[in-house]
Amino acid sequence: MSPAVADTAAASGSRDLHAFIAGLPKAELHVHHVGSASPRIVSELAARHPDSQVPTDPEALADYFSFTDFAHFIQVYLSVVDLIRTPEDVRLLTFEVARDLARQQVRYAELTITPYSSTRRGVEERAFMDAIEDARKAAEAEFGTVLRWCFDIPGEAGLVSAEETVRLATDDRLRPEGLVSFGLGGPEVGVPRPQFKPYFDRAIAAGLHSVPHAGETTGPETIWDALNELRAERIGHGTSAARDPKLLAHLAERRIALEVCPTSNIATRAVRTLDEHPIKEFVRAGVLVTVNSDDPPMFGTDLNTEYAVAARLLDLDEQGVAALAKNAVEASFLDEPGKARVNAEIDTYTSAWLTP
Ligand SMILES: Nc1ncnc2c1ncn2[C@@H]1O[C@H](CCC(=O)c2cccc(C(=O)O)c2)[C@@H](O)[C@H]1O
Ligand SMILES: [Zn+2]
Repeated sequence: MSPAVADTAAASGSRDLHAFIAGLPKAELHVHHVGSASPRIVSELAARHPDSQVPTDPEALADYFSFTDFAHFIQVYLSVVDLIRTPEDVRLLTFEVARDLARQQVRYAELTITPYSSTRRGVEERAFMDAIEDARKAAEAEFGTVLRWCFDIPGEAGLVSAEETVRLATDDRLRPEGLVSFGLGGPEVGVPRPQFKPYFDRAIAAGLHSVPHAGETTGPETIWDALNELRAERIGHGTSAARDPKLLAHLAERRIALEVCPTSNIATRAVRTLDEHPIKEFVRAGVLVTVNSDDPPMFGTDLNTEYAVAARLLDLDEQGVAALAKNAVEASFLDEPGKARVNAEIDTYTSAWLTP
């Protein structure tokens, strides 16, 4: 733990949970590459590409990032994807996302990247991989934050995108060193999960972990499909699991983590209000709950805010919040020494904070 953080923890007389969360070492498992582009980065990229409809002014951008429904969110998301046109854009975005994570004391993050969306827009695939790997290594050297990649299929783009994504994820000449998992994003309505089984089988055979989105905008049957057909080890969102007690019991018994993103669910209208969010049901059922930000700047949030939201909804004190952080470490694909390291940082920070 850096001296500055130790000072904050030890010196602070404040019992303010927000201050505790701000300094707490964390791991993040469900956060998107392009979706994490800060207003500063997006406006800088928009200025480079005047033909884009994305506002260059951060104020206007905040309005631009308000969504009427999930389909509208995807439309806005893709307009930002269109700004990422060169390997330098990719590198800049990736390094700046790592800086923002490090600022929140994120020690480890699994960043979801959709390579198909960039390569089909003309970013050369080898240069794309070099750009993200270069940024990953620079970020680890400069911030100490360990990044790993999840490559996900943009499901609505169909089996062509699935084939391209699994090729990029399993071709030894292309596959980046930091790649640990394989996912499935985009709209769920009209995009049944079973069709992607052959692609997940190939990814799993290549040693990647399966982490599809499911149950974000559709019912529990999508989550069952993700488990049974795609062999999911974690579920992105899993919001509708609360409607199926058998599914909750299954997730709890198999210790299959849910990557819960509270504010995302409100912003995309998947859940009406935070007080109606099913995170409490998940905890009550004994499910392994992790807290994540999904696309933080687009949803006007960040990881620390999501921890504060979870603490309020679950009525947690510092120990409870620290336990949430350790859930993410447990559910991560970090190696055992890495997990032990982050858990030790969480314990040291928490006991320093609680020692009068
Ligand atoms: N909360 C979320 N829930 C689900 N996904 C989320 C969430 N946040 C971010 N994403 C990302 O949104 C993208 C969606 C991309 C997409 O739908 C699409 C459709 C048609 C063509 C193309 C293309 O590129 O040609 C792309 C995915 O990459 C996914 O990783
Ligand atoms: Zn997501």
